[in-house]
Order: sequence, then structure tokens, then C-alpha cells
Amino acid sequence: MSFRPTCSLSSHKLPPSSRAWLARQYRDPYVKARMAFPANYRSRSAFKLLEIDHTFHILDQNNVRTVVDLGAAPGGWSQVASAKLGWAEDVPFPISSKPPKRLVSGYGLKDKEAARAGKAKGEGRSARSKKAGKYEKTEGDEDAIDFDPLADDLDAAPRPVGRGTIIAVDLLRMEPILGVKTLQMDFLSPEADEVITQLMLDEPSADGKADVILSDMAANFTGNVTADRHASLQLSESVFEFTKRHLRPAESAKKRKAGALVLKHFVHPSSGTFRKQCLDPNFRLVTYFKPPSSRAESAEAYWVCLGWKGVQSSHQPTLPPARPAS
Ligand SMILES: C[S@@+](CC[C@H](N)C(=O)[O-])C[C@H]1O[C@@H](n2cnc3c(N)ncnc32)[C@H](O)[C@@H]1O
Repeated sequence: MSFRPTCSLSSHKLPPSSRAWLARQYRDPYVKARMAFPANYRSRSAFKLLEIDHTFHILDQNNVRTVVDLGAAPGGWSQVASAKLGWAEDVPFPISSKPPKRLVSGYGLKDKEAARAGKAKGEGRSARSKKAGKYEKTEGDEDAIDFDPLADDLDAAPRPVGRGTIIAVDLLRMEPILGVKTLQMDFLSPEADEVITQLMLDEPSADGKADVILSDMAANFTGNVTADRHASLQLSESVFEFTKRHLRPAESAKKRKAGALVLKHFVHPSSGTFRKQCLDPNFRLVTYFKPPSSRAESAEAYWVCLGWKGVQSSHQPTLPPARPAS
């Protein structure tokens, strides 16, 4: 469902669950903050990465040049990474408790102008969004917020020239972001590694290694606890296998805490085993982190892993490695 700040909360036409969702959105300071800032984040998730980076300084390092963003759509984390690598205006932090009024009450000024322009051409917001191939929020992806792709004006001058590149992978199509190469594919497919590697090697002086790997991937929840846990663990295992091949070890970056992995997971009994077998032995520091912007009622959390040792883990995946190609 779209978030429309002008919707009436008391509308009896809405089912109770939608009214509760809207009420929560109204109260949510991150939803307001997202609309207030010039970065015009595409998702509320952007704040989770800002908070992670504010605490661990993963992207705030000059030596960070290649970032892989797995499960990137609609693009909030990629926007943050793009700004941190200097491709876009950097983003304010910490989150202001009082975002500018004119923007909190509706869409950003730029969006309003774009909306007016669209209207003049006889196009409504939804028609324009459809034409531009707008990210469609999927069920369970409640941190995605409707955004107007036309509001991210990539042609606006002057363009900052950033360093390095971000490779964003998702099952879903993503609108372009400066400094970001987007790849629409299933990360679990057998060909994913090769295609991502190719993109990494396309860069001048690239060696196919990433300085930072981010995974905010979340499998679609089915409601079947066993199947959902399996899917979540399978994603974690696959990201770890990818990390073994592509994360630049701290030693070669000559920084103790270089080589960073941020991995989303959903708390369940096997996740502790995964951490002990795969993460703890291979990183200098592994921290379980629940960003303040992650909803308390959500079982999601992140492992923030710093200082990749480049060690090949002896851990054998407990699950079938990859989904067969359909
Ligand atoms: C919570 S959203 C990510 C939000 C994103 N970090 C942002 O800031 O906008 C999770 C994403 O994981 C993607 N995803 C789940 N399984 C995937 C897979 N096997 N391959 C690629 N993407 C996947 C979903 O399509 C979804 O867009």
C-alpha cells in the first residue's frame, strides 16, 4: 500500500490493518525524516545503513572503492553508499527530530514541481511512475516507501565525481543512481557470481575484490516457520560463500578493520551456529547490531563484521548451496 501523508486516518473505508499501518507511518520519525532530506531516500531502510555506518565507519573510509549491495531495491542503501563515495550530496546525520515543515507535510519540493510538470502534460503521478518503471513494493517489504523516480534528477548539474563504484543486485528492477551499477538478477542463481565479478572487473585497476559487502536481502516470508528459516539461512550462507571469494582481506588493505560485511539475518536457532562457524573465525570483530530505526517488533538484525582475515572457512553449508535455475 502507498503511503500518502494526506490520507485520513479515520477513514472507515480502510480496513483496520491499513489504518494501523498508516497511523504507525504518521508517528514514525524515520518516515518523516526520509521525506525531509534532499537525498530523498527511496526507502526507510536507508536510515539503518546510516546508523550502521555512523557506529562502525564502514563506508567513511577513503580506501573504500568497491561496494556490493545485495538485495538493493528500491535503492536506499545504494543511495547512502553513493553519497559516502562522493557521487552525491552527503546525507545529514544524526536524524533531525524536526525536519523542515514544508517537506514533512507532503512530498519534497522537487517532487511537487515534477508532479506539476507531469500534470501539465496530462499525466498523473501513477502514470508517470509506471512509465518510468517504478519499483513496486512487495508484500512484507514494509520499509520501502513510494518514491517518484523523476525526483532523482540525474541530469541536474553539477554532478559530483565520486570514487569507485557500487554494484547493486536485486530480483527487482531499480532506478538508476549515480555511481551505482544495477543488476536485476537472483543472487542465488548459479550465474550470479560470474556476472557480478564481471561488473567488478569492468572498473579501471579493479581486481574483482570488494572493500565492503552489504546484504539487506530478505526472502519472501511464506508464514511457514521452517521454510522461512531455511530461506533466510540459505541467503546468509550464499552471501558468506560470495564473501570468501570477493571480500578484500584487511591485510592487503593495510587496515585492521578493513574488509567489511554487513549481513541482515532473522533471529532463529541456526543463526548462532552460522555465526560461530563462519563469521567469528574469519573476521577480527563481529557485532550483532539492531539499528534504532529497525522496528522493535521485527526479528531482523544485522551482523556487522570487520577485518576480514581472508581465511577459507572449513564450514560446509548445511543447506543445498543454490536454488537450481528455473
Ligand atoms: C528489505 S529489501 C532491501 C531494501 C534496500 N536495502 C533499500 O535500502 O532500499 C530486501 C530486498 O531483497 C531482495 N531479494 C531477496 N532475495 C533475493 C535474491 N535471491 N536475489 C536478489 N535479491 C533478493 C528483494 O527483492 C528485496 O528488494
